[in-house]
Amino acid sequence: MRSSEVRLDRLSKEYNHTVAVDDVSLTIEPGHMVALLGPSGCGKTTCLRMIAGLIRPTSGDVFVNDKRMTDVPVHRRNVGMLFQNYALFPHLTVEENIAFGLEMRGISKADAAKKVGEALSLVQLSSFGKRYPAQLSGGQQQRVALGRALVIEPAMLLLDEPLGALDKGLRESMQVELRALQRRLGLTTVMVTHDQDEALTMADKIVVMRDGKLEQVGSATEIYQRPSSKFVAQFIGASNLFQGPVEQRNGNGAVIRVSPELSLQVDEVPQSASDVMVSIRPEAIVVERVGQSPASQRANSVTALVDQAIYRGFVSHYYLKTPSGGQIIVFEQNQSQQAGLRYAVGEEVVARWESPSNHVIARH
Ligand SMILES: Nc1ncnc2c1ncn2[C@@H]1O[C@H](COP(=O)(O)OP(=O)(O)OP(=O)(O)O)[C@@H](O)[C@H]1O
Repeated sequence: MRSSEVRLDRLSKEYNHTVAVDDVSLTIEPGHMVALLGPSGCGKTTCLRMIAGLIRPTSGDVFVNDKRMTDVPVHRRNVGMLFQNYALFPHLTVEENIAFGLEMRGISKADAAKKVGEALSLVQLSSFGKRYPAQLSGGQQQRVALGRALVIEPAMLLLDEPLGALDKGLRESMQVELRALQRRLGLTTVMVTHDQDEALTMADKIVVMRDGKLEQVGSATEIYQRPSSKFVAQFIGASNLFQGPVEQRNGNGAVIRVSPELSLQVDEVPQSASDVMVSIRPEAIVVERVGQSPASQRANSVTALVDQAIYRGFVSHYYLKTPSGGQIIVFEQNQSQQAGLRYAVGEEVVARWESPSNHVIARH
């Protein structure tokens, strides 16, 4: 299988007065798995369909290995596609379903049989070739659809919510399986999902979209640890967001005044910034009983009341209320011998964290 570089150059799509995709430029490296992630209606599917050739862009181009594909019809693009609704032919066996795309391409019966055998083995269904779709589980049917997408030896694989119809457990194991297969084949893949966990699990690169535009592009770690906007900080995982004026500068950093009881020490603040937004992930915050906390820590520390406490097995979630009414969310990992929650609703606690956990959000 070949690895292709896919490049979107100022791609836009308008429907009447709706701009579905707005001036999107993106390079997908050969062999990479990229996830287009974003809320409903942000333009993910439209983008994917333009790469496939199912929708013609209003402006801009799609290049594959530097070859302009914009005018090439879908059946000549050599893309493997897998959708949530995998639409197998019910009256054809697994083998016949997989062979279907090959027959359309005029491949001889002997060659087709060999390729179908290889595809069945790739998706671990070698002994299921003679069955009909109705005799398979949902996960097995989805693997047949994957086999059908791979049998044509595509230059790239396009996935639109491919695991959306599967229940949680199966979905998670298929995520790992699909990712392993994609890596093994080195197949350039673009996947649409609105599920952040799926994107974090599977993608080399995550493309967060909003209102038809790219909001942020980066690895899972970059997107999670250094969200570039308030939208990304809130869309990927949970975040505590605070905002306030620069109270005092110290070197490259500054003290940010959030409320009378809470100030933040931020290690790097742009010189021009006067009002700063900061995000702190809930797992970066430590909760302690009043009196246990080091009295010397002034910044990044606040006394608060436990407003809600939720035990979730390996983790507990605490929702704290600060004296001025602000909310702080804390995720605390539970120890194996721990007997339930460590803090009760109504208890007074101290929440504190280290300065490197304060991440400045460039775009509010
Ligand atoms: N054929 C169409 N005619 C008119 N508007 C359309 C058409 N297809 C999509 N749109 C609009 O374009 C925007 C982007 O749609 P798109 O399907 O790409 O979003 P999405 O991010 O994939 O959403 P979802 O997660 O709900 O599938 C939406 O506002 C949608 O209503």
